Amino acid sequence: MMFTDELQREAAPIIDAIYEDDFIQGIIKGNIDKEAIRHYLKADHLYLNEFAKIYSLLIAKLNNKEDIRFLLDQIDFVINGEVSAHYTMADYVGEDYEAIIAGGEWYPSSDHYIKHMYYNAYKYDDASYTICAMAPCPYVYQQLALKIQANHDLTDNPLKEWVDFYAVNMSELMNRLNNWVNRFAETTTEENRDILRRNFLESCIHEKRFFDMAYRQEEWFYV
Ligand SMILES: Cc1ncc(CN)c(N)n1
Repeated sequence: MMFTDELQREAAPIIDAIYEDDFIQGIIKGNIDKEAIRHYLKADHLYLNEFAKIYSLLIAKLNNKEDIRFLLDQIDFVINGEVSAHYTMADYVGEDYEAIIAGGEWYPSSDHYIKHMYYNAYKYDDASYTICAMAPCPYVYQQLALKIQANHDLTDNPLKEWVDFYAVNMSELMNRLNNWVNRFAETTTEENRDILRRNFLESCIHEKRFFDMAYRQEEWFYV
């Protein structure tokens, strides 16, 4: 079994728990509180900006032109492609997207997640540490979307396009991320493999907390 197969097996219960949580169940029912979606969009557009910037930090760690081109395409996807999933949610809220995201912040849970990725990008020379912290971003959403599609008919659900967006084939992205990590994992120490494993699983937990954050409309200051 490849190292990343082990990571994905260990992440399965976390993804199952996210699926059962209020945010995803609200998406499935098509009646999630619009304030939760507004909060999610305010946080997520900033998260995705940072995600793209962290990809750019990884470019500096790579030498192969093909790998660099691939990351440039991923930056384009995160900045220009994924916004269409956000537009589906803005339509659900019934407000202009730019008006919704104005005044967004790194709320406590998204702040923690973003800094987890930056920490790895700055601390370690090898890109694998950061990739393990980033890979749950595409992986968890894809797994959730596939599970939703397998269990539910979303015809007439106003958030169907959001689910469909993430259910698309991500095998090229996941294969490339997995290959980078597996190549490094094969030659490094058990101690380093533990850091990689923890990075991946912690980011799966960050994904869970990010949805909860939006559902509860988490803020820094409650007084
Ligand atoms: C927090 C988060 N994680 C993952 C995704 C899906 N790329 C996202 N848009 N936002």
